[in-house]
Amino acid sequence: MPVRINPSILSADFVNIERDIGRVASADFVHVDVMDNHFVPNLTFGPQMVGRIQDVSPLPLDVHLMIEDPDRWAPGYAELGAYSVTFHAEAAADAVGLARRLREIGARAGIAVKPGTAIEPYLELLTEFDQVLVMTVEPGFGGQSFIESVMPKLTALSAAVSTSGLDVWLQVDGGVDENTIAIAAAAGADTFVAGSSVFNSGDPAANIAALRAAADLV
Ligand SMILES: O=C(CO)[C@H](O)[C@H](O)COP(=O)(O)O
Ligand SMILES: [Fe+2]
Repeated sequence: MPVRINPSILSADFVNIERDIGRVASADFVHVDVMDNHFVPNLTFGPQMVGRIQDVSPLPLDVHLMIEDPDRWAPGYAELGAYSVTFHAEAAADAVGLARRLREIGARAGIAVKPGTAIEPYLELLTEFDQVLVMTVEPGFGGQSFIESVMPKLTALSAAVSTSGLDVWLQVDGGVDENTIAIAAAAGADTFVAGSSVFNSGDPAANIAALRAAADLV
């Protein structure tokens, strides 16, 4: 199984983002959390900042939009060159239409669900998305504990992806560390976002290697 490790720069030093991205160059993608203080009670940055991160990053960007009205704003992130743009199912007016627009622009289209949002409606729509992000914390903040009770959503997604034969990546985000990554991998996740467990202690490159090894064991 391919394992993708996407460090979240929510846990980076915001005045040294370029330096901190350099420290995670052994990862697969840089996960960029855009928060608007409306969809979630926190505020990070918008397209101008993400555009600069795109300019300096040696890794492609995996943009996670925790914003209201993604139908209006998400295409702009695809236009600035993000590799993948993931918007929340709870916020989109026309999730399928938006995903099609993102693909037309050239980005991978992702849909995210909060812990309390059912996955069943999206199992029928897998042809429309390149990745599905199952939140394992309530979106908004780094450093929270992994919610294991959402794992059945990954099991259901994994079965649906296998049946369909599609190459849809299954991502988890929130509370992913050396222990919880194995739980998520066993449930079917292949793409792992990690903020605090990569940046907050020790050496980020060693932390990435440890996460990769723990997911690979599954
Ligand atoms: O989307 C997010 C929060 O809404 C972040 O990507 C996530 O929290 C990563 O941080 P950590 O690994 O510390 O939980
Ligand atoms: Fe995220």
